[in-house]
Parts: sequence; C-alpha cells; structure tokens
Amino acid sequence: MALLQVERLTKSFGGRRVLRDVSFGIDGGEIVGLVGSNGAGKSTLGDILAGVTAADSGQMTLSGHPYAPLSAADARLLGVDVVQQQVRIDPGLTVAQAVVRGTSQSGRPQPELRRQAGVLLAEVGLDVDPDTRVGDLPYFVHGLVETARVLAEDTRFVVLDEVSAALLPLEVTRLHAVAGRLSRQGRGVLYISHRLPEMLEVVDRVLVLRDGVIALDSPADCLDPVRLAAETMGEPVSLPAPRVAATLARSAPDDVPVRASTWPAPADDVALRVRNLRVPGRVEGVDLLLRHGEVVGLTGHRSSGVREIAGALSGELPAVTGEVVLHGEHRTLGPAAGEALRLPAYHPDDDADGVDPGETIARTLTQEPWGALSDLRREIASLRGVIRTVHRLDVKTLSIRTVFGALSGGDQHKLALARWMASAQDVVVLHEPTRGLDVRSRQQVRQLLDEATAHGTSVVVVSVDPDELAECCDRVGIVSGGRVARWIDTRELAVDAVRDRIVEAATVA
Ligand SMILES: Nc1ncnc2c1ncn2[C@@H]1O[C@H](COP(=O)(O)OP(=O)(O)OP(=O)(O)O)[C@@H](O)[C@H]1O
Repeated sequence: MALLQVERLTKSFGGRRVLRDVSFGIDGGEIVGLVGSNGAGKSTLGDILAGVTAADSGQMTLSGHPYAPLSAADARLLGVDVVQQQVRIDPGLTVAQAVVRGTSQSGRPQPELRRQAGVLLAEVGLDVDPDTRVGDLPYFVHGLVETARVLAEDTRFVVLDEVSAALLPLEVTRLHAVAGRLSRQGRGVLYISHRLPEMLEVVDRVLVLRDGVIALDSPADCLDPVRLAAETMGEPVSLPAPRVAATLARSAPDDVPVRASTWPAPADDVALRVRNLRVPGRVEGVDLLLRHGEVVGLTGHRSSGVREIAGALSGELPAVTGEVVLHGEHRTLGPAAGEALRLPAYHPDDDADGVDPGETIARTLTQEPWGALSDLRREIASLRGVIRTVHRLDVKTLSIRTVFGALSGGDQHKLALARWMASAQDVVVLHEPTRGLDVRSRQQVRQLLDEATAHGTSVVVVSVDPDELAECCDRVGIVSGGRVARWIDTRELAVDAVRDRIVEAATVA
C-alpha cells in the first residue's frame, strides 16, 4: 500500500485548468522527483498535498486512510508538511524560534529549544547561531530553516519545493543527505526542482507534470537530464551551447562590431577595469576586467567573499581600490573619495519583491502610472509591448490583467528580470538570472542577455549554480579567501565540461 495515494486531482484558477487528472502513489522511504515547465502546476500540487490549497476534485489517501486536510496546520497534524518555494519567515523571529514554530516542540524551555535547533541546523548544514534574527539571514537560508523545522516534526510525508534552487553544490549535497535520512526513516519525499542533473542524483523515481497530467512516471536510473528536459517540455530540447559559440553563430546587427576574443583586451574594448579591489577584512585585492558585451561569472562558497565583491561593485559595500576604469573614465574608490562604483544590480528576491504582487502584469511591465497615459496610441503601443513580452517569455496566463502575484514563481522571475533588463545599460550585475527556470526559460533569459550584450552591455553574473554559469558566461571566476583563485574560460568547451570544471575548482578552493 502506498504511503500517499493521489487519485484524479483537478484544480483550476479562474479559467485556467492547471491540474486536470493527476494520479500517482508514493511509498514510504521513496524520494520522488516532480518536474514540469514553469507554470505546469508543481507548487499547486505540492500545496494541495500539504493542505495549503484545496483541490477542486479528486481523492487522496495517507497510509490507506482517506486524507483531505482542511488547512496546512491540519495536514501537519496528520504528518504531511511542505517547504514552500517562496517561503517568507517572520524576520523578527530568532532562527531557533523559526525552527520549532508551529511544532509540538515550541513550548519547551528556551535553552532546550536552542540546543535542539542547533542540532537540526547542523543536520541541514546551516552554520548559523540559533539566536540570529531571521531578518538578518540571506534569503536562501529560509528554505533550509524550514527544512530543519520539518525534521523537528514527526512528519510522514514531506514536499521540498525548489529548496535547492538557491544552494551551492556542496549545500545541495547536504540537502540530499537530509532527504536520504528522511527516506531511511521510512518517510516519503516529493522533491520539486528544475536543476535536473542534481535531482537525478537523489531521487528514486521521477514524475513529469505536463498539460495537467502525469505524463511520465519513471525510475530515475532510466533517465538522463537531456531526456528528462525533453519529457518536461513535451518536445526535443537541444543541449545548451556555450555562450561564445552561440555569439559567433549569431549574425551580429550591422551596427555592432564582432569582437575578437583576444586577451588582454584592447583599451577601447574595456567596459570596466578594476585593480586591487578591497573590502576591508573580506575582499583581499581583486582584479577584474570586463570587455564590452562580455559576461563574466563569479562564484564561490558563502564565506569566499564573492557576495562582497558583488556588493562592492554595486556600491552596497564600501570598497577601496587602486584603479577603476569605467567606460574609459578613471575613478578612485574609497572612503576619502566618498565615491562608489554603484553598478546597477539585479537580485531575484529583492527585485521580484520590489514588484507589487497585487498589481497586474500590464501595469508591472509598463511601469507607468496609468493616469499619466493621455495618448491612446502610446497606450496601445505600450500594451502591445507587454503582450509581446508575455508571449515571447511563454508566461502561463490567460490575460495581461492577471495579478503578478498569481503567476508561478518562475514566470514572476522571468518577467521581473525582463522588466529590469529593459533599462539595463553599460555594466550591470545579475544575481542568479536563471534561478528556478525550466530549460526553455533558461534559453529565453540567455537570449535577453545576448541581446543586451550585442548592444554593448557587459554583465557580471553572480551565481551558486554551475550550470547557469556554464551556460551564460564567457569566463567564470572562482572566488576563495577574498580573491579570484582561478578563472575558467568557457570558450570551446561543452557546457557540461565547463560545469564539471567549475564544480571541481570550487570544491578545491
Ligand atoms: N492563487 C492563484 N491564483 C491564480 N492563479 C494561480 C494561483 N496559484 C497558481 N496559479 C496559476 O497556476 C499555474 C501553476 O502555478 P504553479 O506555481 O503551481 O506552477 P509551477 O509548476 O510550480 O511553476 P514554477 O516552476 O514556475 O514555480 C500558473 O499558471 C499560476 O499562474
């Protein structure tokens, strides 16, 4: 008998039928992957299992008994819990309070809570003081805090919704160890992810959700990432090509000179040169050279200094440097000069947050107060632009009047990035531009990048995901001890070869 059995679930939002006829079973001790394109309904399904959302019709059983939770709290009592994709924990709580909140443990004395939270945090590989305020933690940590909370409970079935999306390979390995432990304890796990190569390493079976039904239910060892991507999209997908090869294959617009990949770059080809960049105590002297139209990646462990380099470039952290040349202009940075680089930076969490989730897609993308639109032709052109973007990015919605917050996580991210990139010029910093995106959406984001770089924009991509770096960048710097320990050139290498080099170099560093 399956631990959790799902029969003919359906769910619609307005006129959009998301789940049509979903049936499957998951045994105790099984880790089952759930994949599907952005907007396919994975989170909706996970939320139904965990009582967050109710299905329109269908039945579920848990250990053979009818299971129809009235709320998330009800599901938790019955032993089913979810770590949600866009989890937001009350920033005023301490980590220890967050780990035990809503569980049977929460009434225990504080010292015991702290001790227990410390053990659980270590288990998910999170090296933070249990007294730290949640609001002081980076966003990626929230999913791990939630995973620790699930461990604190007597849960029989756990949904992990995109917990790995913002994690480094080493952190993903720890998350997989947690999933393995849950499975050895006889619990069932539904593991939702777009990071297919990593997911296939941990799951026993994979369910593909496509067009509202389970289109494939297969043992993981019969699948590889390319076949799985094709099953997810319902059509063959091409392997991502390295960016430089794609750039050379593309016919450049007449007004854009095709650059030779020479190194060092000629002086007039330099978009940004920084020598000896320092953030006292955190960044130890980094040299960075970015040519016009180049995409340079930076990655490294949490304490490597990579975030601080990005923070110094975007002016979020005070930096000192020997020399900065930006568009041919020399600048001096440092407290004395009172000047900072202030490169525009896109952070998926902050910028998707900066968008009002209650606002329509149309208003979000036009960025104009509608009262200010007094010219009908301008308004039509502007709305046409919105429709084009929604089509082009394949956003799953029936109308541009849908509120932004009702879109799937991936669709929100794509639109927020497209909106941000529309005004990106010169040199910009992008944090995790393809996070949480399916294989086709990743290609669409690469196209956005290619278009921007073809017009001379240069990009620094900061990421934890080796596949993203391999697909999007011309060069990737591995940061360690506040320095770039090694540069990996992606030219003339297959994407998975670059990925392996990044993982290997980051592990050594
Ligand atoms: N509360 C809601 N109101 C209206 N539509 C919704 C709501 N929640 C989800 N949807 C719609 O249901 C569809 C499925 O969304 P869901 O978040 O489940 O997709 P997903 O497969 O998890 O996508 P992603 O990979 O992008 O996270 C989307 O088209 C989304 O717009």
